[in-house]
Amino acid sequence: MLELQRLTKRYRGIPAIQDVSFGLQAGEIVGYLGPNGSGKSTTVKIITGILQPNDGRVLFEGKDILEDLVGFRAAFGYVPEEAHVYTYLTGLEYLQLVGRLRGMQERLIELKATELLKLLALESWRHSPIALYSKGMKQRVLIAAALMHDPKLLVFDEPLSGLDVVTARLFKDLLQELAAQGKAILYISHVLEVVEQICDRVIVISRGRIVADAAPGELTKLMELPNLERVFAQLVQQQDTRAVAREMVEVMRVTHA
Ligand SMILES: Nc1ncnc2c1ncn2[C@@H]1O[C@H](COP(=O)(O)OP(=O)(O)OP(=O)(O)O)[C@@H](O)[C@H]1O
Repeated sequence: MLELQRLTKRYRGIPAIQDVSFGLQAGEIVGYLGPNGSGKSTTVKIITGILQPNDGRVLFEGKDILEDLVGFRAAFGYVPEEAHVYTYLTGLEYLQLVGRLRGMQERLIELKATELLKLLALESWRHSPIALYSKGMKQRVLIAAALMHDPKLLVFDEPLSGLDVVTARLFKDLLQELAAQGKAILYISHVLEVVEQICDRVIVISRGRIVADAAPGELTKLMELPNLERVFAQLVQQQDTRAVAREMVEVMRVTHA
């Protein structure tokens, strides 16, 4: 459904991502992992059409997304990591705005917004300004907003941040249900246990390059490691966190310069 072909993006000559290629099929949940600064957001910004690559292209159902960005966005739902929502709007008004921007019929907007807010336990808050919502409640509004127009492709950026245990479980079940309905899902997260549980495939990016693309089970077997966390640490050669933590505490405890 979605095909990234040899994407390269440079900021002032410095590559943020290089030669990034992967595909996403209908019904698939694919985890996109990488340490801070590895190029995940850059990749997502290119997929959303906000940013243009220096090289390479993104195909949706065989067509370059830049040829028909409006058509592509109609089939695309995105839940961003940070909630840049209009906080003076109420939850219901925000969903109405999103629905109108998507060109949906008023009656359909009303029905879907009301039902989704109810299912996400926000019914009693629907007439309150989003400014009063907690982080998790804002996150739930964003999830509802991404589902309103029944997109074929969904990108979730760190979706569990701020969600309580029950909502996080609901969200995981929702992802599986969406995949079962044939949606293609790209799931960006640092929570490796969750990625291991729900993703069919995991793509690891390090310093702008893809270093792995396989099922979580295959990765752990191939690298003879017990879990995805160890695979990830090995692939991206992360620092010795214990040693750094010890040094930080030592610096903290210095009393004389
Ligand atoms: N607008 C920009 N101008 C210059 N450099 C940038 C810009 N945006 C990102 N970069 C650089 O590109 C690289 C990739 O950044 P990106 O934000 O894509 O990483 P990320 O994997 O999303 O990180 P994080 O997990 O911290 O969100 C980093 O080295 C970053 O400093």
